[in-house]
Amino acid sequence: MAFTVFSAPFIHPQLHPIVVRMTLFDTMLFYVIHLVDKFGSWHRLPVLLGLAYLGIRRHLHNRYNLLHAGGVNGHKYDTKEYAYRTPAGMCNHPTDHLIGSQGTSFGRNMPPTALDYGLLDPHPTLVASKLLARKNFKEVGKQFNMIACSWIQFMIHDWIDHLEDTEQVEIRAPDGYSSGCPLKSFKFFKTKKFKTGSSCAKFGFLNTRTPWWDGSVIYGNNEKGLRRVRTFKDGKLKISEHGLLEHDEKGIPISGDVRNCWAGFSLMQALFVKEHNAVCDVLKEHYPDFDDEQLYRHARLVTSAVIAKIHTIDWTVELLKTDTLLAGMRINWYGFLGKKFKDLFGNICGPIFSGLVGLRKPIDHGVPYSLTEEFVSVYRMHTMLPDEIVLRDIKPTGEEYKCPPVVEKVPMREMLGKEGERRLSNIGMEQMLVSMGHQSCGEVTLWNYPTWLRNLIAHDINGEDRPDPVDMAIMEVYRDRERGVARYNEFRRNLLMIPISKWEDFTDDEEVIEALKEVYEDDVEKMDLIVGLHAEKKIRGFAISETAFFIFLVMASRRLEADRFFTTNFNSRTYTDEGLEWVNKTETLKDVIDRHFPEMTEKWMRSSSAFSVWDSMSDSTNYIPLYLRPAP
Ligand code: HEM
Repeated sequence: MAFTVFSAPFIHPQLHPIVVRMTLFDTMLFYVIHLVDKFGSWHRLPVLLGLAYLGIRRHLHNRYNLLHAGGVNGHKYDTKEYAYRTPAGMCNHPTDHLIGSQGTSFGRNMPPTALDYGLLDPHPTLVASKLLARKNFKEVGKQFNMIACSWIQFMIHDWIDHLEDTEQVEIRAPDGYSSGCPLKSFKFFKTKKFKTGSSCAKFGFLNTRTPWWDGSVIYGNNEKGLRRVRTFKDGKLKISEHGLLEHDEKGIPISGDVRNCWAGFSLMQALFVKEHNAVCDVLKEHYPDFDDEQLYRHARLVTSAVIAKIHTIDWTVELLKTDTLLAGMRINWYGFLGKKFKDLFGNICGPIFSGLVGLRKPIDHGVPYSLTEEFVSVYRMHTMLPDEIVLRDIKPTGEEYKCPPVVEKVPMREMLGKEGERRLSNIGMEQMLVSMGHQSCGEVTLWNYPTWLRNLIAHDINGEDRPDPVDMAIMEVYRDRERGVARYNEFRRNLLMIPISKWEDFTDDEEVIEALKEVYEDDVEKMDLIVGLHAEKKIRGFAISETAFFIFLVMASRRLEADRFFTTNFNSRTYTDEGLEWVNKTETLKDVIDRHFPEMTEKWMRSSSAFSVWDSMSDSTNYIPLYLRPAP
């Protein structure tokens, strides 16, 4: 039953018509979160109430913010025959073999923009130079380090990449603005567009990667990619004798995704190749009858689950460092009743009490699984990248921890592509890990877009340098517009958030307001999404905006609950007893590092998580049980 809320007195007048389509029950739930939003207070609530708010929000987003953008017409298949992750992501959805496979369409969290601003309104050059370009590098502080920054690129390359068109666009800086731009003009390929035949979105775009959390960043996206990385012996993947990625005759790394790689990203790939190979060793020891293929398939399941788990209960917890999110992320994996209960009884109480992992059936909320355009846009976080990598001396200095001294600062440019690979092989994995562990990454904020990314030789899909440079800051503004992603205020309305009506609603920073007015005048609707996400005042403990977080809230859960290998098939029959045990006993990235470098964290890491700066003190013990913690 639809319920009209036009006359509801305390609803913000500009809220999106999504609310008009809601059932009576959902409308009541919406009133609850809207009221809390009016006081700007969900993150100030005690943990249990904060969780209730997020639970309601996620429920509403699952119902009203998942849109299928067309395509996918696979057939039924026997799931028992496919108890493993296939090369191109096929045969994961229980009844349609194509859903989530390579080359399927991005979905949407909301309809394409209904506003008709032009692609060049205001000129992306102006947006980039007045609002994004880095003035002085701003660090995020001790919360997040360069391993965390490399990690998220490692994940992005597991999940998403848009198929390009063969036609190019040229962007030219208009007269008067060129002084703020390293490139006066540059060309790049359009995103390939197709007609969807869907009423939700008339056009759509294709994902060249498999959107499942399947480790494709190390295994590749199809049969050809997989053959490139496998040794075909004991299930293992190729890795050099120094523990770094191998390279082909052109110097391009041999890995699942080699596009726009740099030393930090390549290091994450190598670490998880080592992890995969270590899983193969254990499986071979326990199951001597397994052949190469069986070892490979089981080790891939285990390694992908380890990656997903670290992202859920380690990386995200550091990104959104509050008690409520610590509880929320652990509930996603283990459920409200916690790890001990789940270890003893399994997932017997459903998603809330026993977690999303191990559910009896995958849940897609009636919308075929894909990642979405809006998900891509909120992950535009290139501001995390610094100008240089600070290398540290890791020669032992004694028993007591001492912050390792700086030996060299290497410009990021020299850490990219083939040159970066050469650099990394001289540095070695251990020094690079410890160095990145000790370096903060950049803050996701205005005026922090790396200058070196504004004159970048990007890679093609094979990891080869493109002939001409691009300005990434300008391109990112253009990309969101080209793909019809809503601008910031419309985006908030569609996400059931309170939109802004004047610049002062948004920030009290005079300098920001002045720059926004210079670019968008008084039209708050025109503000680009990337600008709003970077300018928004952050919740204490959050390294990203609240608006971006609400997309994560729905999509992070979806990546787990829609996947057969995290639900129906997350069991010892599919993973083996040893495999499942491996996933269950790995909780953090520190556990993985300890496995491969037994002395490293003992010697060099004081922080609680491998994703926060290693010389920071570990989190202090809080004796109040997590769920009973009061308002912060
Ligand atoms: C040295 C490091 C990096 C380089 C050289 C790099 C370069 C690039 C390039 C060239 C693109 C394609 C742009 C386009 O054609 O639209 C891209 C896309 C993207 N990058 Fe990065 N990137 C790096 C690190 C990161 C990091 C740390 C993040 C953090 C979240 C990130 C997130 C993204 C996202 C979300 C996209 C959009 C993908 C899509 O359109 O499908 N990148 N990057």
